[in-house]
Amino acid sequence: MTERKGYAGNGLVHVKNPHLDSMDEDVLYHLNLGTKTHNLPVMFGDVKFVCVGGSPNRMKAFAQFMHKELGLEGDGKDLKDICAGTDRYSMYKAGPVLSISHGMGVPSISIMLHELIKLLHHAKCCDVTIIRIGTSGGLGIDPGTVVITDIAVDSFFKARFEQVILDNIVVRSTELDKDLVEELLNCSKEIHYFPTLIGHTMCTYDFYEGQGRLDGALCSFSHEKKLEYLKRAYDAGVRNIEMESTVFAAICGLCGLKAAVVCVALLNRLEGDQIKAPHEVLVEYQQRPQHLISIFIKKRLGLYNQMELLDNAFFLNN
Ligand SMILES: O=P(O)(O)O[C@@H]1C[C@H](O)[C@@H](CO)O1
Ligand SMILES: O=c1cc[nH]c(=O)[nH]1
Repeated sequence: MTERKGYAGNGLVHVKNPHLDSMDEDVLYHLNLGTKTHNLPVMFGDVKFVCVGGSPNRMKAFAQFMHKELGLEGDGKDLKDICAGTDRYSMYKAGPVLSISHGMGVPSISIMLHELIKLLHHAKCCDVTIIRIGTSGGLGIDPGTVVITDIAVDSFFKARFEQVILDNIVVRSTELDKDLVEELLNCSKEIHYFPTLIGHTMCTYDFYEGQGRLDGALCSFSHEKKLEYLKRAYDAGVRNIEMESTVFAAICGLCGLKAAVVCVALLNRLEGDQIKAPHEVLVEYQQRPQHLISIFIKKRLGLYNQMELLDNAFFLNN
């Protein structure tokens, strides 16, 4: 069975679950939020941009950075973790920007997305764009390159996500918003200190064997087999590998959210498996998608101008 996406056309986030209407309360357990305990429309009704990424610290840093970039009042350093009552995920809000961690891998981001999308629905959010800002292993590209995903593919290079529901496999489309991809590529032209390109992103269920690494605790294939597989992936258009893009594209697409995936490559997987760049270099790489998305958000809000070129130089030096 294949499921197709469909936008409601009214900009609202739509949940596709008839059971929700008959529940008198919805507890978003892993976010430590709920419809009876929190006034979700007041807390989140103005959200227009949701950025997600694996690491809680990265998502806190991004919220603080956006707080400063949007010129919001007060010290962004004081931003509170809205999900502080749970240690599953972290969530920060800077004006219309919500920044949330999702942990590693498909099951972790999937749980977060179910609860996040219900939150946006209960809060009556409208015209929300959601972007995953992550790290990845590059394929045939220099470390530090930022990849904007045009198609999220599985380990067989197919644009699909297979969800097991009861004892059925439901195949979901992993199509992403094409206009958003172009808009992001245009924004990247404002940044000159790292390359950005569009490519397919392969999503795997594991970091080691699943990504063809030779350095896990288990490995049953040769160096030659690994390279043959990765080169086939490259020839199929894959430019980076990570662990969340297919389910992210599938769930967001079904719920009417315009979604994008923007990940920096930490290494070139055709040259090795271990991530050996120094800590400071990896921290700076992780800021690259954040920088690109800050330009995108400011442009969307009409807050971006030529003076930003100076700010970009400042960002680079700090
Ligand atoms: O957003 P992050 O940097 O967590 O994305 C990738 C995919 C996995 O979650 C993790 C593996 O190191 O990094
Ligand atoms: O190689 C890599 C690096 C980061 N994240 C991944 O999933 N793979």
